[in-house]
Amino acid sequence: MKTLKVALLGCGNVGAQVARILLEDADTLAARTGARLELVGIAVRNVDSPRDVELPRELFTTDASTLVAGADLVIELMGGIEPARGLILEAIRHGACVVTGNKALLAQDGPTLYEEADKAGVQLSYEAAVAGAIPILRPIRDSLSGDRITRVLGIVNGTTNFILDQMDSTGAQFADALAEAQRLGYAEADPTADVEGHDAAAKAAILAALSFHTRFSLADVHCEGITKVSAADIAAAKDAGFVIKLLAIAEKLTDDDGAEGVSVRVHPTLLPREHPLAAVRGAFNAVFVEAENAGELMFYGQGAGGTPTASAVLGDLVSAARRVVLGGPGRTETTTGHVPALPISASRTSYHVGLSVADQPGVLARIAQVFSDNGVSIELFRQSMNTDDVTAELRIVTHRASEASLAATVESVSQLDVVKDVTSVLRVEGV
Ligand SMILES: NC(=O)c1ccc[n+]([C@@H]2O[C@H](COP(=O)([O-])OP(=O)(O)OC[C@H]3O[C@@H](n4cnc5c(N)ncnc54)[C@H](O)[C@@H]3O)[C@@H](O)[C@H]2O)c1
Ligand SMILES: N[C@@H](CCO)C(=O)O
Ligand code: NA
Repeated sequence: MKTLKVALLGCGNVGAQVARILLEDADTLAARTGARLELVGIAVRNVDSPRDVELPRELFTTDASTLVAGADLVIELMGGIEPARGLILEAIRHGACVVTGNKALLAQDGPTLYEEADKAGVQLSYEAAVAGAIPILRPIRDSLSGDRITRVLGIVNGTTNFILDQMDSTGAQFADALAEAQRLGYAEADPTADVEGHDAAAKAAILAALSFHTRFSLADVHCEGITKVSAADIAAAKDAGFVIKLLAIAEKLTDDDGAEGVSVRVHPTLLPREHPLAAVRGAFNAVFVEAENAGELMFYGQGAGGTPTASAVLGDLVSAARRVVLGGPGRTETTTGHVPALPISASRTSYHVGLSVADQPGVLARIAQVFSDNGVSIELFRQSMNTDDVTAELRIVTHRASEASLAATVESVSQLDVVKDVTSVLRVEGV
């Protein structure tokens, strides 16, 4: 049986588990692959650092470049842009297939890597980069390649889903839910990448590119995090039958002239509590895909964690190794879609608008008139009296409207003398 040399770059949460599985399951992996996958070395910064998994000391090296040069298959799990990017390019250029989980690198400079992999005829796989263990990229790229995807809605960041779920189930404020997420080890000491939506935005760019056969990068993604979501927003949403989730959305839109474009965005979103994504609790991830022929599909599971994420890495490794054993061209994405990324002003969603208003005759009519003047149709309307007996809280859910019309509506409504405050403006999906 043929032996393929595997180089592992990085031995942190995910890398250590990948090394363990490669050693423990060597016979099974050989049977599935048709070649022995020999772990020839693990590149780390410090050979003597303590690790989660006990691994033979002779495997460790600080010379990543030499390790890459002698490998048939390279697994990059260092994270960050450099040296990961340079090492992946070195690997590709000498003909090795590469597996990575590095969404930050792919969202920033994926096109360079994909082009180099194409030129070299090697496979570059990255199932771990989006929603960890959940098989979602290969289903989109392979299983759905005979269909046309119209929309993808993903809960692709476990930390923010945990925080929003805590707020929803306990009434906690954002800061307290974040502290709990940090205490339990979901959120990092510096939670910026998660709570500001940057991690989800990188994953949105990758999902959009595969779904719409066009290269998108982070710059194409409109991104809003969850730091401004208040306990009051959650309570109002709950009251109206919604849950707030941070969604990564990629959808194809056609304008009035028939021109197609893709809206790629990440923002807190209201979902009806009966929507399948509303049932995704805690730190779990899920991706909801709508395709012309398949209809609605949902992929659910663990979006992070060393061992679950290692499962996705090993799946990619076996796939790449089979290709090396059997021959044939690298399995890459097609990029023949050529649909432009649309600005957020072109997106169309439903909105939830919260208003504090004076409780007097004619108020509802004047507010409804402003919505109507801007071409924004109202789907749902609720009013509750405040204890002061002179103001009321209005919650309005609109039909789909353009971001621009909604912004104009909110601006005009806020100018009405009877409107004390616009308490919230949140996007709604799934209605
Ligand atoms: N942890 C997860 O749950 C998860 C899920 C999906 C994807 N990912 C992605 O997988 C990758 C790895 O994540 P992780 O959680 O294992 O990270 P980690 O920080 O735990 O591990 C990174 C490892 O790479 C090593 N490293 C970093 N720079 C290096 C360098 N210059 N030379 C040699 N070694 C270097 C570090 O010493 C460490 O051992 C990242 O790209 C991450 O985004 C992680
Ligand atoms: N920080 C990410 C981990 C995997 O990308 C999350 O919370 O889901
Ligand atoms: Na995945």
